[in-house]
Amino acid sequence: MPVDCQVATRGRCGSRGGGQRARGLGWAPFLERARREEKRAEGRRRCGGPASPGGSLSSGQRGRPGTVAAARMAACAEAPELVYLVTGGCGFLGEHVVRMLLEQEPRLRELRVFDLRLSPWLEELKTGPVQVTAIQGDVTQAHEVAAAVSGAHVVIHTAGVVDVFGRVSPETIYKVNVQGTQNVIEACVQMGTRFLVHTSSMEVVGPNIKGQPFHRGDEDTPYEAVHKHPYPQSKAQAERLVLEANGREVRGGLTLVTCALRPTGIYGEGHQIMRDFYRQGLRLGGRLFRAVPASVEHGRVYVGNVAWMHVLVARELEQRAALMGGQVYFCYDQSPYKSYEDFNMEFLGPCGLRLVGTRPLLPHWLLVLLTALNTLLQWLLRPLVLYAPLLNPYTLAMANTTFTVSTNKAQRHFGYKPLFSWEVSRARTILWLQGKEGSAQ
Ligand SMILES: NC(=O)C1=CN([C@@H]2O[C@H](COP(=O)(O)OP(=O)(O)OC[C@H]3O[C@@H](n4cnc5c(N)ncnc54)[C@H](O)[C@@H]3O)[C@@H](O)[C@H]2O)C=CC1
Ligand SMILES: C[C@@H](CO)CCC[C@@H](C)[C@H]1CC[C@H]2[C@@H]3[C@H](O)CC4=CC(=O)CC[C@]4(C)[C@H]3CC[C@]12C
Repeated sequence: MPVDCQVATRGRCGSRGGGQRARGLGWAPFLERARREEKRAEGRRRCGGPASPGGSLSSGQRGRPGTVAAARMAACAEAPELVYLVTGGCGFLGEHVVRMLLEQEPRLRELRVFDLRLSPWLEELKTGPVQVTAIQGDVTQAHEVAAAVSGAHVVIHTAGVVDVFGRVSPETIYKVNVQGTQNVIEACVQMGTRFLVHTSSMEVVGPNIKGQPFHRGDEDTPYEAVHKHPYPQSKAQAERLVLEANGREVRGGLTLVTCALRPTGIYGEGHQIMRDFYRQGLRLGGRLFRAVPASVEHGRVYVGNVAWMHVLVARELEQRAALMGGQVYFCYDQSPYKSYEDFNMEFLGPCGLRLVGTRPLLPHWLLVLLTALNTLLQWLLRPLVLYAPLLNPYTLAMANTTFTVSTNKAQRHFGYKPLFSWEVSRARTILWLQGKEGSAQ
């Protein structure tokens, strides 16, 4: 069980993991094949080639997928004109959105990356054809947000505090996630920016405090969404603000078009919690111990596909404003439905770790007791040190409650298909964990 202390640092860039190689089971040829497949896909994804395997229906060519490549070529030939702003652009998801935009949005002239902490990898992006502007700023400061939004055509708002471990105070979570989102909305209105894509979360729906399962649900599945924890509460409030803002008049007299994307648990290159589990497994001699039943399914989605959905939504929002404005979309792909721990083993296994036990090794009541102990310790130690273990009453409840999504709303509304297959998503994540990926993520 992960009951050790999780250090509250980010360390996203340049990690080289534990460097263990894939053991047995013929993983090397598989990874090599996946790497080749990915290289080919990379080539196709570049401007002028059809986005494989999903592809999007580019503006003006909707409903005629056969002409997508030609449309991309045409878009590339035109002078790029659009200014995008990505808040939280240096975060785990934000970095993927930024890189995906540079790869996949041929109409991009300037990309503004706004974050509390700017990452060094931004420098290397500044040498490309698109103007990349790094803006160090705080979403809780309305004037900083307004300055960054001024002149932008589209805002992708991913910035937020992601904390279910008690590292950050509820006040700060509220200030950043709710007040920060309100500032982004007001800045769009004041500055005449019409298109706002907001990163919400599955957590605005559930799991709820009753621990009721959400099994293969979609955006219309009835579910009692009741939260007590500051993170889901703040995300739910922020999402509501964004959806209510749809249709507001912006400066210049046109209307604001907003929508919200709800990723399930995101994984992929840069996923800090996955790396924490990996390091913990290494410390425990290559083993992790099962704590939740294998039958509890948890929705997961690859970060590259979540980023791709953001890019597609942003691209399609203008042409399909009537359909997409004010809508929510779960983020999904072909990642398998599994328990949180079994899913992690898809990556940690090839890195040499083993999950011990086919059933939870400790009885549930003992785990509940441990979470209570962790909560007490966190409180007692707070004046001295930040004790923020992965296991607390909330995370145990999350891990123990089925929450899976099955929907095609994003495909129906804006032609989304996952850009990365499950095999490629898995291979990329494994390579990153093993420290073999060249990227700084
Ligand atoms: N990680 C996950 O599994 C999921 C994340 N999400 C949402 O996706 C978004 C991104 O999450 P991650 O990339 O995982 O988190 P992250 O912590 O890696 O990225 C968030 C970014 O926002 C920035 N930020 C925080 N406070 C800020 C402020 N006051 N002003 C400006 N920037 C600020 C951080 O510096 C960071 O770069 C969040 O809105 C989160 O709620 C939704 C579903 C699942
Ligand atoms: C009981 C432990 C035994 O190994 C496992 C504990 C796992 C937890 C740390 C995770 C289980 C579910 C995760 C959350 C879920 O994926 C949904 C999320 C959505 C978000 O918007 C942010 C991240 C998270 C809250 C995610 C955080 C980690 C878990 C609680």
